[in-house]
Amino acid sequence: MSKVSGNLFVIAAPSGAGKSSMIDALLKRHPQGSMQVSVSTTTRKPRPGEKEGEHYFFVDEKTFLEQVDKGNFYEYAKVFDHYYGTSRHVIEDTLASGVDVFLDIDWQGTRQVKAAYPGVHTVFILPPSNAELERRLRNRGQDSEEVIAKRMAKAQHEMSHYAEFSYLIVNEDFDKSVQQLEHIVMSQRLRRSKQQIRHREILQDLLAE
Ligand SMILES: Nc1nc2c(ncn2[C@@H]2O[C@H](COP(=O)(O)OP(=O)(O)O)[C@@H](O)[C@H]2O)c(=O)[nH]1
Ligand SMILES: Nc1ncnc2c1ncn2[C@@H]1O[C@H](COP(=O)(O)OP(=O)(O)O)[C@@H](O)[C@H]1O
Repeated sequence: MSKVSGNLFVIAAPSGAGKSSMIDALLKRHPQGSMQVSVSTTTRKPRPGEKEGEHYFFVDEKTFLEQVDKGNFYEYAKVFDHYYGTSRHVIEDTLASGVDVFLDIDWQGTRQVKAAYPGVHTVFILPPSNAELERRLRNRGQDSEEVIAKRMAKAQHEMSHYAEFSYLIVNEDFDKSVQQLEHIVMSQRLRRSKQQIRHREILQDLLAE
């Protein structure tokens, strides 16, 4: 009987709502490697402190579009004037090895993943208010005022897609939000392994007859 495959989760949010911090905190609580974030490929320039292969694979537009033509992306989209894409083989190999995979992608990519993989679990993270979202973007200290204004405008559009997601988390109290995310991930894992055990029992009976 084949190994239980991992679950696929999309974790989306308007920029600055806290999804990267929440995913990092969740991974720290599960250091044994049972869950992993997919590292996307992007044409945007690295921010200070961002590392190749850890935060993103940074490529130029020509290289990105060549990879699109080769069918290397599970999904891809243009967000804030730059391309972003999820590597197909990373997703497929990681799930097959039994590890849960988190995709930190936008609503456009989420639509593509839902079409390709109907079993995906989709989570949308909301800030408690627009004022708090702006405060977090500013406190992060990584973007210019012009970029912050652009992200705030884009956030309205991103949030208008909330109903396309199966779970919503309002990230007000950080620890509580991480707990909610953990609950979603762990309950899906339990559900999948119970389902697999049941399938095994049925198959054993069927094949023994
Ligand atoms: N569709 C898609 N969106 C992505 C991917 N990687 C990142 N994004 C989204 O692109 C947007 C901008 O990401 P980024 O430039 O890192 O800014 P941040 O959200 O402020 O950290 C976010 O909404 C991400 O979720 C990807 O592989 N595919
Ligand atoms: N619940 C929270 N309360 C206060 N600040 C938060 C909370 N969650 C995240 N932050 C802060 O908000 C900023 C944006 O978070 P980040 O994880 O980078 O967002 P995203 O990945 O969604 O763009 C960071 O400085 C982070 O420490």
